Amino acid sequence: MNIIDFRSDTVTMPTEKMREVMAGALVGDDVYREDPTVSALEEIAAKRLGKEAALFVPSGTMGNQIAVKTHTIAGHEVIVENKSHIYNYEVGALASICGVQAHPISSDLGAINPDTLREAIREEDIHYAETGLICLENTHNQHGGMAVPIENMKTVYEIAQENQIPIHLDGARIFNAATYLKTDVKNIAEYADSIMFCLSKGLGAPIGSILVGDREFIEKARKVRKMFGGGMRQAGIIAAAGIVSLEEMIHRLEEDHITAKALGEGLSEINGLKVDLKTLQTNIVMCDVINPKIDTNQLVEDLRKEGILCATAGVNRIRFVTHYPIAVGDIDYTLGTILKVVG
Ligand SMILES: Cc1ncc(COP(=O)(O)O)c(CN[C@H](C(=O)O)[C@H](C)O)c1O
Repeated sequence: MNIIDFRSDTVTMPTEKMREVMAGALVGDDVYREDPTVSALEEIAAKRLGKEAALFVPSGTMGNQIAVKTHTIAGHEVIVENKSHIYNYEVGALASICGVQAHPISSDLGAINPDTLREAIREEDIHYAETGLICLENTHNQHGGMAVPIENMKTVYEIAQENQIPIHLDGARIFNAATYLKTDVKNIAEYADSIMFCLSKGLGAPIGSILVGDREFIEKARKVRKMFGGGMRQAGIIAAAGIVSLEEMIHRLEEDHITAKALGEGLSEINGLKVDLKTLQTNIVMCDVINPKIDTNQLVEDLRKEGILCATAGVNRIRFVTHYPIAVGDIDYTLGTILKVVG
């Protein structure tokens, strides 16, 4: 059976090129800063995002939490967007590991309203926690992979600077945002003090993310990573794949956006399903099941039996994520299968 896995772009498998370079990677003990391949990856990543330094981390979650821990002190309040990954999908690490209080605010599809942000920033008062950090997400996963406009990020950054509060960007899919916005990723990264981005999603690496920022921040973050148990030894073996990601996989993200659009348009033609094509910008398709006779969980299970893997994303909603190597031909097969199952 033909299996097409839309559950997430985290399921991407390493390319043959990645496997080749992994096998031959030059390695050393990265805790002693002696792994030449990790150092090369960090240098490429920092340059690519226009920041002074970078840190290779095992996962996006760890990258986000290292950033929070590095920017804040226990008891700080961190402003987060209420549907963000950092607030909803990192197992309460903001509290349990970083010792900070989350202050969730709403957004317009990931874009933060300036007045909402100003209201959320704590003024000086003996009763109040201090706002220690503002966290953004671009593209925004639960808002269907929406790319937050750069104008909005600039406005938010200016408010943060007025209040001497740093911004961390969860840029797990920042290259998808840059692709959609048709801009260099540096033009997004300039409006955040630290950025985490994933090599292991649409960029296809088997493992890893990168945290970038100024040199002083990254040196502190490196120590926090060690405290978290994230210090790695001959990690050049996995970093080598990350270099291939940055050198060869960014340009093809547009293909994932094209296949997502084709899937979304096809799904919106199927009775009982609804896709808001206005919010379909990148590689995530949020499909609402609007026929009350269709049980969403049963539909996901029925599709699994037909080799189409996807996942629920809240009540009566299914998320499909396109990624390498899903191609347009797979979309036609997928739509035909869904039509058959939905009936
Ligand atoms: C915006 C964002 N930031 C961070 C992460 C965490 O990355 P990892 O810890 O999985 O490497 C994810 C992963 N997202 C995964 C997915 O979408 O399937 C799951 C939900 O964790 C993410 O979407």
